Amino acid sequence: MQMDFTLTPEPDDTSRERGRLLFAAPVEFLKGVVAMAGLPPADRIEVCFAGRSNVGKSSLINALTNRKNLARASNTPGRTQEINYFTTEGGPYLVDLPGYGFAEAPVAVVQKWQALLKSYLSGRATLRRVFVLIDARHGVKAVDDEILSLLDRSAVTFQVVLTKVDKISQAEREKVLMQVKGALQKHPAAYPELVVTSSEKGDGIETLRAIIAGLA
Ligand SMILES: Nc1nc2c(ncn2[C@@H]2O[C@H](COP(=O)(O)OP(=O)(O)OP(=O)(O)O)[C@@H](O)[C@H]2O)c(=O)[nH]1
Repeated sequence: MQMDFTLTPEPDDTSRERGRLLFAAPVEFLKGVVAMAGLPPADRIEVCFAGRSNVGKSSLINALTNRKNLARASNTPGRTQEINYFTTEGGPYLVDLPGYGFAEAPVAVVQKWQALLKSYLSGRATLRRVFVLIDARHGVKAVDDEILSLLDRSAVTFQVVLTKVDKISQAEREKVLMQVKGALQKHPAAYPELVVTSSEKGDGIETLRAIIAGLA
């Protein structure tokens, strides 16, 4: 059966305000986790952010949280292998997963990351949604597809967030959306609405805030 993927509609005033309020309060770094035993108590829901190295994940988290340098943009892609937890006031944990798919990362590092990711995704009952970031210039790559399959197997809903949309034309945007929608057809855990963002220009940031506030 064909799934009908669409863009997330603009939030209504109430949802927008909820999103604004959630992120008006300071978001703080809680801890970096390298093993399941280090996860904070599962006392609230959480959402996490995943994506290939350099997809613009740190920039997106910084834009969402109105902070310049909350999520440290790592200079050595693939090096930071921690799951970083951030707290919102009265809302979910924001969880920043290490970037994947960096070709030059040592095999041992990749394997360790995959093992931790698997345990995290299948073992965290409070994980409500995974935002999978996809670079609007590149669309869904094989390495993204592997992660999406892992999410399918873990039965965790994921929502695709296109990043850096300011870098492409309207025509390219239509093209990449087609590619992404096609790639998502075989992923039952995909949420049917996509979000198109630019951390640089602010596109989609309020929408994403409203989505996160709506899950809380
Ligand atoms: N034009 C444009 N550039 C962006 C945008 N978001 C991120 N970038 C740039 O893309 C590069 C990577 O962004 P980061 O936010 O560091 O990416 P990351 O996914 O956190 O990277 P890793 O730490 O390697 O996992 C940086 O040079 C950013 O300035 C965007 O919305 N528009």
